[in-house]
Amino acid sequence: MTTLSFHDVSLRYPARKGASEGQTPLVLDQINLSIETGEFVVVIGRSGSGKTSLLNLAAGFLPPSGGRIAVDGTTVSGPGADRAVVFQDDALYPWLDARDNIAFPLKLRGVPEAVRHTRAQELLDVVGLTDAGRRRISELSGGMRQRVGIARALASDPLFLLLDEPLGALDAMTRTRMQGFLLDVWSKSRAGALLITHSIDEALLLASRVVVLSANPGRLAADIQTGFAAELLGGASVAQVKASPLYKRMHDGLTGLIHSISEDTEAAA
Ligand SMILES: Nc1ncnc2c1ncn2[C@@H]1O[C@H](COP(=O)(O)OP(=O)(O)OP(=O)(O)O)[C@@H](O)[C@H]1O
Repeated sequence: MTTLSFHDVSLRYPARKGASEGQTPLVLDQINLSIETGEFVVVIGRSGSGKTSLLNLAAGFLPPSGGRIAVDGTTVSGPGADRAVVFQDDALYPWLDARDNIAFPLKLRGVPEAVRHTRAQELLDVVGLTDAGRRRISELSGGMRQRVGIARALASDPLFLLLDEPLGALDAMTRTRMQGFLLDVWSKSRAGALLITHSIDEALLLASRVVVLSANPGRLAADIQTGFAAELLGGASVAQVKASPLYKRMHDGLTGLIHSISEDTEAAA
């Protein structure tokens, strides 16, 4: 088991050139959070609470202003193949076909062409795009593109998948289908997942833990174990899970919590 951990992490973005003197606002404050391989942690919080910033810190795209982020005790000092990122806008290379997009991280690592094509085809199979490898990105639907993005992230066998609203741009039906797909792919990968979403349903259906961020500055307001994803992986349907009294209670509880945090923040502003 490997752990991705935040130790007393804080973040301020640097002041823009020409901005007046003084510190920029604190975006994240005293974040202590650990994610283990095999766990699916979903971060939820109102807009501007620092969710994407948190994910960018984990990815090594940003250095923390205070504290430290580590993978099994080794400080994260930049991006690494152990942590793969999937964004909302799939960020694929339009001049490459689906197979070569998926194989791209392997090409960067110098993996021979034949080996990377074999691995890319395996991943196309995993994400249900067996026959789409030679199709250009512009010929794929939104859901198919996100699956290519997820397959590309899996290509380097990461320890952690960092998912920034990967399903946010999809229509409701495709999104529901993709949630099931993501859960399935993740459970087979045994990676740790850190996913950001605005959707309480998505959080409850995918997470083994839901983390709630307050805003201004972003602090951990709650860290809640959930078991609905395990029920789905065990064969329950989304409708069955959502109909349970516990699901409704947790949904109401999270809605109330996020609402009350927003009111507190507005009152303090
Ligand atoms: N590159 C940046 N430079 C300066 N400030 C930034 C930068 N990126 C984000 N911020 C600020 O940091 C705060 C947190 O932003 P962030 O995007 O992390 O929040 P979020 O919870 O992901 O928001 P949303 O749900 O709307 O995507 C916001 O006040 C935002 O304006």
